[in-house]
Amino acid sequence: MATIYYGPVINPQSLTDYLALPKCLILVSAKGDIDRIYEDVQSSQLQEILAQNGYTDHSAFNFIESREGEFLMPGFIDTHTHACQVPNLGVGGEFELLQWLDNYTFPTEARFKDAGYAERAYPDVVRRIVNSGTTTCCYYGSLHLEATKILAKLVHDRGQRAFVGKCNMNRNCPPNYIEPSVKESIDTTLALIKYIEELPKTSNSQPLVHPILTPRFAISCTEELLERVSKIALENPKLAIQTHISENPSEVELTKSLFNADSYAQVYERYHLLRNNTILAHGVHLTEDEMVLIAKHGAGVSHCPTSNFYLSSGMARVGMLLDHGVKVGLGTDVAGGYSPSILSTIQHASIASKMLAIQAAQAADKKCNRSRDRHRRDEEADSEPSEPSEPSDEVESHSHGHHGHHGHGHKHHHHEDNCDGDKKGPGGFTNERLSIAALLYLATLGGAHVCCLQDRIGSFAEKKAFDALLVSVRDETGNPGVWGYNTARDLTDGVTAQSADRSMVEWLERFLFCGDDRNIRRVIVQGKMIGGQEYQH
Ligand SMILES: O=c1[nH]c(=O)c2nc[nH]c2[nH]1
Repeated sequence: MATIYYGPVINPQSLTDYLALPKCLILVSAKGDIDRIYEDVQSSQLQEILAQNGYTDHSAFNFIESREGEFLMPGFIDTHTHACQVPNLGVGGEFELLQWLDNYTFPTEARFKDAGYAERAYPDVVRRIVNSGTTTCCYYGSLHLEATKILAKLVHDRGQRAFVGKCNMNRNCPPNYIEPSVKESIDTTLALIKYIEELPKTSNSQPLVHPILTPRFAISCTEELLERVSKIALENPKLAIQTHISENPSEVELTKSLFNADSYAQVYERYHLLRNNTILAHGVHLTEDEMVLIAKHGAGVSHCPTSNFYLSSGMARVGMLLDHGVKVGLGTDVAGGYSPSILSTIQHASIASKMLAIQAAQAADKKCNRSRDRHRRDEEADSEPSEPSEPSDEVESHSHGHHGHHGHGHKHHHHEDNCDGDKKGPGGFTNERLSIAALLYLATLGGAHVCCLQDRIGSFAEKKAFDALLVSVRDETGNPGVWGYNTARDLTDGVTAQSADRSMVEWLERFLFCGDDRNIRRVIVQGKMIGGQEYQH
């Protein structure tokens, strides 16, 4: 049955713009695609517009009208998470990546050898991720075929849009959690691809769940294994690829030495694993040359700031990636990340961008002061007998610059040019805070681009799938962190005391920064409710 939605809608447009439409009408077909969008419809016009579109018999369609304090927005796209690490949420954060893998992650993933455990654990995993508002998810399973089939089937049956892959890993892993041979790794990979491709299609005969090649990371794959994965990739250009890149300094060094390569990205390029449907998780320590290489191949980066903070990996230079033309989406990276919700990722992406902006401003200040001091000393030296000068730390300043700490934040817009504090890329994102529009974009349309699904999802547009969240920031949701919409409390003389309560822009911000699953009434994929507070299990 078709469904008609009427009320406030948030619609991402670009990194700098989104629409907040208080009276939007969206007509969704029985197949779950968006037929028509009317951006501004007064309630007095409703019947006429519905009739024009053939909706006269009210028993033949659902009509859902949002109330004040509620809005529709596109569903979140999680471009990187590990389903088999959900049991580890919130533990192990005292380690850095390589020790964390050995001490926490590999032992937990090893349990999925037991298909019975996968049967018991994965339903909880999928339920939590769906109820967090993730309508599309890029899942890493463990290295096990059976467990990963169970995951794919559960995701499919639930109706979530997803990519599901099993890890390829045949070295630098513990004896009880390693693939015994290249052949086994490749055979099980091909078997999973076939299994997923044969799952029934959706109502519009397109698949919701896609297979994805998942060479875990370069360190865990021998050259022979990467060659064989590469062969599968070359034979299947539409097959997506996911892996990790440049998350942690020790990981970067080990990768370069194992593969005798100048850079991490070069290793993946060598094996033809950089292409437009490749998702590279983390990218914290990418050099600008690697960013250029990644952009040249059209690959995307999954920004995982919760994990990057939790495992002390660092802060990815998202603004610089964007300025280099790299596609960027967000990833929860459970359980390097300790939350299955993209809302947490949004909050940490915001904080990371502010930290980078602050550091850049401080570096620019320092450099500016030094150049002013030097100038003053030169002037004094001209007028006085010469003194030994202090050693210059220009070199230190440059190496900071290499790590993206050039430039400055907003408060330094008036710096003089000779302080070199204004190094920004063409898009102006380098070293700048991510705006609400940018955060929203990364969590939705940016993620869709990373998944090469931008023609289907990520925003509301005619002919796209209706993948959406019905959000509520009304007080009755029970989330104490949200100062919710409540006319009984805030209405004075016929208007809300805080006009903020009526502003959709602020509803959105409150949700992004203070919301949780209590604020998500419905999670909708391809027009069908698959989760949220109103979902009947
Ligand atoms: O955050 C991460 N989580 C993982 O499971 C992993 N494996 C390789 N590199 C990784 N990074």
